[in-house]
Amino acid sequence: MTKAAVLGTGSWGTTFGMILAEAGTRTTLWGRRAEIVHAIDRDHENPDYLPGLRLPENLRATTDPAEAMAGADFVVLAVPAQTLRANLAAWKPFLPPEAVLVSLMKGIELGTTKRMSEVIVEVAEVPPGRVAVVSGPNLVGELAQRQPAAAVVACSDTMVADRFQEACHLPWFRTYTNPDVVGVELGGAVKNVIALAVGVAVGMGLGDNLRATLMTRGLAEISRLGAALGADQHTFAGLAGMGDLIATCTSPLSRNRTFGENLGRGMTMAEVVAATKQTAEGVKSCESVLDLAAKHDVEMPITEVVVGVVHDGMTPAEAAMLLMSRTPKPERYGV
Ligand SMILES: NC(=O)C1=CN([C@@H]2O[C@H](COP(=O)(O)OP(=O)(O)OC[C@H]3O[C@@H](n4cnc5c(N)ncnc54)[C@H](O)[C@@H]3O)[C@@H](O)[C@H]2O)C=CC1
Ligand SMILES: O=C(CO)COP(=O)(O)O
Repeated sequence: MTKAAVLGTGSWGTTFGMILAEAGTRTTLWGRRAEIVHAIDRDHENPDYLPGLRLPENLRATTDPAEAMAGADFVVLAVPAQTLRANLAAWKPFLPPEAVLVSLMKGIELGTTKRMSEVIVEVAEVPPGRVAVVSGPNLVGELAQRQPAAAVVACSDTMVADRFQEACHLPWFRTYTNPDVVGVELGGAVKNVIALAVGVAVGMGLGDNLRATLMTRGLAEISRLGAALGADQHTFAGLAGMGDLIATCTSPLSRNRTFGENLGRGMTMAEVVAATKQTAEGVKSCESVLDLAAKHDVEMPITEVVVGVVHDGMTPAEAAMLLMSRTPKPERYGV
């Protein structure tokens, strides 16, 4: 029987653990907080992150990373992106020698501007073909109710992608494989930044034309960065590109969009941070995305104003004015 460890008992780690367990994969979650781990293991619930959700009885949980990973074919990583490096360094001694590492995370590392799979290859010292990425329009609030959804399993080794696809495939959770790891990861990380921008616009009371414009021009930014990094442009028209962008930018369930909406309504950054209980990856990753773009000489004007509003005291009105007063140019440039 295939065995998986999921490291992280937040909303996505727990829900993905449920998906794996229901798909017939023997799954153990690792969490750092004993009370959550006990609630999952003993009472089959995670009241902090997923109140009301009944978890499968065969989904186990432990605070011991060695126990979680013992004999695992797949080690699934579901902690906040900026904590991955330190966590993985601590977990490295317990990684089974042949295990495939799977990233669920949607962020770019601050300082290094590395994608999550690059951090995994570097810290775990495994070849890229043993690292897979799962991404797509996967709002946990819906998946936890087992509402139908789809995602992409990306890995440069197509046989590894096929194996993981089988390990997490369910009648209500459909996965597609894709060898384009770069494109799939960029789609997931940058759409969070665009969702912040859309949220700000919604919070300001601006309308659907602007929302559609930000999403479309946001996709142009993702595509330009992807072209510079060697991604396959088709990926951005797929689930991990346009699909996730639509879900995150249009759903009130999105934490990134909600974060932006609160800023657009006039709340201060400190107030919004205090009101946000879960990880909104775009808040940190907007800076690393912009740094990555600068390294590759790629223009990302929406990302630039998101960094301005979130980190540099720019007002939402100034951000809107800056974007609308840019020099007129052809719709397609720089790709
Ligand atoms: N929730 C969602 O709808 C989706 C989330 N994702 C991605 O999955 C990743 C994880 O997000 P969520 O589970 O949603 O976040 P979350 O905020 O619900 O949970 C984060 C988990 O990480 C733990 N954690 C926080 N700091 C830590 C540290 N320093 N060391 C170890 N553990 C730590 C928390 O205790 C919690 O268990 C993010 O990159 C996110 O973008 C991807 C798809 C869907
Ligand atoms: O990645 C997600 C949906 O695919 C979740 O988006 P938020 O992190 O904005 O909630």
